[in-house]
Amino acid sequence: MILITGGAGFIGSHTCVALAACSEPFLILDHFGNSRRSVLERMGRITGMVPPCIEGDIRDAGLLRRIFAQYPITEVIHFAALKSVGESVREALRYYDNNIAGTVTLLQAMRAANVRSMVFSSSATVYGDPASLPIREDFPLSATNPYGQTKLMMEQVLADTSASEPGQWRIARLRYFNPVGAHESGLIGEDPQDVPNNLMPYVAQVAAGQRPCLSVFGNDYPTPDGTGTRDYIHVMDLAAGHVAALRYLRQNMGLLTVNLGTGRPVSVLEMVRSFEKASGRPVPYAVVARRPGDVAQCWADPGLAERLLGWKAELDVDRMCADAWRWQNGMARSLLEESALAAH
Ligand SMILES: NC(=O)c1ccc[n+]([C@@H]2O[C@H](COP(=O)([O-])OP(=O)(O)OC[C@H]3O[C@@H](n4cnc5c(N)ncnc54)[C@H](O)[C@@H]3O)[C@@H](O)[C@H]2O)c1
Ligand SMILES: O=c1ccn([C@@H]2O[C@H](COP(=O)(O)OP(=O)(O)O[C@H]3O[C@H](CO)[C@H](O)[C@H](O)[C@H]3O)[C@@H](O)[C@H]2O)c(=O)[nH]1
Repeated sequence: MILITGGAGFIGSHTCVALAACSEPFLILDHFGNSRRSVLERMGRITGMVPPCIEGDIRDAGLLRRIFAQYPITEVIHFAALKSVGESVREALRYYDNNIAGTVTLLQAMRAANVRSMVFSSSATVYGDPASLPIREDFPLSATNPYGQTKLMMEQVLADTSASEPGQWRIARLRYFNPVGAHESGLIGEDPQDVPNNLMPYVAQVAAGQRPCLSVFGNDYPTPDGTGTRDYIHVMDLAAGHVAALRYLRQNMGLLTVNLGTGRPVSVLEMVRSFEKASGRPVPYAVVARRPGDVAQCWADPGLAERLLGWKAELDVDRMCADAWRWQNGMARSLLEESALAAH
């Protein structure tokens, strides 16, 4: 059985659906700090069974001990983390505590239970401002904010843990590029609890009429249309990458580090046009100043993942927008209305 920390979140919920589709048993551990309990029932509508879930915190060593004692856990996929760059600058200690202390507590509990296999959510943010493109796994690493720093530090914790007991650990550090989109059912998707920081959920809310206008952060970058480019990857492709990593670890001992991206850069304006096409709605935008800390361009060389895992992203940006729109215009809208009603 696979323990999925943060399995109720955006990437975790889609990965659980992918695992259920290949009959892999799993157990979710999530404290719902950045997700809704109702996601479990919606996942159940897709898979035919509400997934088993324990509500709790990865920093709770006693709870982890009980979980490892009670369930036949053999592997862990570790999504649980705080992920907002801006918030991490204002609340640095909260980020270090949740992400670093949480991961160390989890690894200690795994070791005590003799479970030494983990798939870990890292991020392209560990490459900082890349000197050249596309980005390969052996490029220099750096961080420009506490969130990125926690990802770098957790990657180090995992490397040192692996090295401390040679031949015993199986660890995959998956560096995601920009996960977007939603499950094709429209029942689960990215569900920001606040004003979205990221491009795709913001564009989706503008298309849905929930926000008047997108601010495009700069059009004077050295890119074909002047706006920033990113490697957007469909969340179901990303989910499939986790299944592939899990299978790789079952056959291979040691530490694996791979990019999960498409290898194709997409600009802000290309994303806007694709979303307009998918939704049939206009996405009004205004160009404003660059966002501090943004890099001009970021995209992956996904070749290593293809060679080692036999995995490759399949879904294009039009499909990412179509699926995100189905989610936004249906379930996400009604969840938002429910929250607004509950707040009154
Ligand atoms: N979404 C992205 O753009 C992106 C990009 C690169 C890497 N990542 C990483 O992928 C992982 C998943 O991201 P996501 O987008 O699904 O985020 P998310 O916030 O939707 O999901 C994270 C889940 O973990 C839970 N959680 C957080 N701290 C916890 C704790 N201490 N104990 C128990 N549960 C806890 C939250 O309630 C949430 O359900 C994170 O580690 C994130 O840093 C995300
Ligand atoms: O309202 C917005 C939001 C974003 N953008 C632009 O859209 C592009 C993508 O921005 P996102 O915020 O969606 O994604 P980032 O690549 O900037 O950041 C994300 O991916 C990084 C990895 O590369 C880190 O993981 C980070 O935590 C995560 O938020 C950038 O050019 C950004 O300037 C806008 O123009 N307007």
